[in-house]
Amino acid sequence: MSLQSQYNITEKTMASYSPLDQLSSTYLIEVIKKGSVVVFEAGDVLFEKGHALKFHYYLLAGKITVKKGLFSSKTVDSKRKESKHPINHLIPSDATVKAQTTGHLFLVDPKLLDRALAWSESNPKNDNNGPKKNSKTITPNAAQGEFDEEYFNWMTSLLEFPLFLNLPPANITELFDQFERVEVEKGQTIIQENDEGDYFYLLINGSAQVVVGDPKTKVATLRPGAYFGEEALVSDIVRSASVIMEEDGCLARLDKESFQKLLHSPLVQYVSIAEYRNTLAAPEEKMALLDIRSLSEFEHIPMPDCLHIPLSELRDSLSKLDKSVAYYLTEDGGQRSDIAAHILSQHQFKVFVLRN
Ligand SMILES: Nc1ncnc2c1ncn2[C@@H]1O[C@@H]2COP(=O)(O)O[C@H]2[C@H]1O
Repeated sequence: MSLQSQYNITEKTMASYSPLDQLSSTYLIEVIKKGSVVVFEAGDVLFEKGHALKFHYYLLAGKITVKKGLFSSKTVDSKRKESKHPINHLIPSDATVKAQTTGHLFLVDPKLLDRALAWSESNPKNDNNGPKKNSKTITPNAAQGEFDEEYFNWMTSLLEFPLFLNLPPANITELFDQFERVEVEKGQTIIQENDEGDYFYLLINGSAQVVVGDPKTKVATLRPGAYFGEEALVSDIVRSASVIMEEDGCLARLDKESFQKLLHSPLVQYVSIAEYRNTLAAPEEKMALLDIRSLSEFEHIPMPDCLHIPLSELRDSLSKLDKSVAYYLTEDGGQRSDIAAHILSQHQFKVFVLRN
C-alpha cells in the first residue's frame, strides 16, 4: 500500500488545495502519484536553518513551529486556511522548523506541477476523454467521458520526457496528438545509418543500441526516456548512426514536419528580469505586467503593480487589453504564462514571458 493511500491523499482530498484545485483530474492523479509523503513525530526537526526548498510542501496534518532567531516563533497548523496552499513562503531559509505534533507533509515537484497546470489549462475540456483528434494508434475508447486507461498511460508516458519541459505548453496538446505509437521487436532497425531523416523518436519501453560503421560498433545504449533521431532532422544531413532494438519495446515517433514545426521552432519570446528592468527604465512603448495565475494564488501572494487575469478567463478578456501595450507575463505563472503568451500573440498582442 502506498503512503498516498495510507494517508488518504486522493484526488478528492487534494482537490481542496491550491493550485491543485486547478488541475484536471488526469493531471491531479499524476501529481499525487509522483508526490512523496513525509511523516513526522512531535519534536522532529523538519528543516534546519539555511535549508533550501526543492518542493512545494503541503502540510496535510499536524502542527509545526517555525522559529527565527531567539524570539520569533510561529505555529503553522494544517487545519488553518493558510495550509490550503504550499507552506513554502511560511518557512524562510533563516528559520528552523520543528514538528509540534505528529503529522505529515506532501511534497510536490514544482516542475511537474507547473507542467500539469499548464497542460490542464491548455486542454481543459480534454479531461479523461482521450485525444481530441488525429491520434493514429491510440484511440479513445471512452468518447463518452469514461476513463480511457490506455490513452491515460500513453499521455503520462509522454509527460515523463524532460524534453517537453521547456516547450511552450500550448504546443504540447497538438504535439502529443501528432505522436504515433509504434510497437517494435528485438533486432528491428529503427534508423539506418546514412538514410535521410524522416522521424524523431522517443523510447517509451525497451532498450536500443546506437551503432556506427561497418562492422558495426556500438556507441551507446538507449533506455526508456531517451530520444533519438533529432540530428538528421535538425541539421538536414543523413542519419549519423543506426539504432537497433535490443529487446521488444514501444516507441513514439513524430514526422519531420511536425518535429520542425512543434518541437524545433519555439514560438514564445522570453525576456530576463534584468532586460525587463532595463526596458522599464527607458520604455519605448507602454508596458504592463500581467499575472495569469488563479485568483486564489494571486490573492495569496499578490504581485504589486500588476494586472491580473486568470488564464481561464484570458480569452474572454481580450477586449479589456490594449494592443498598443507590450504585455510582460510574470515568471510566477510558470508555463501557464507561455500559454497566455500564445493566446495573446495569436490575437496580435505584443507579449513577452519573463524568465530568469
Ligand atoms: N553517441 C550517441 N549517443 C546517443 N545517441 C546517439 C549517438 N550518436 C547518435 N545518436 C542518435 O542516433 C541517431 C541516428 O539518427 P540521427 O543522426 O538523426 O540522430 C542520432 C542520435 O539521435
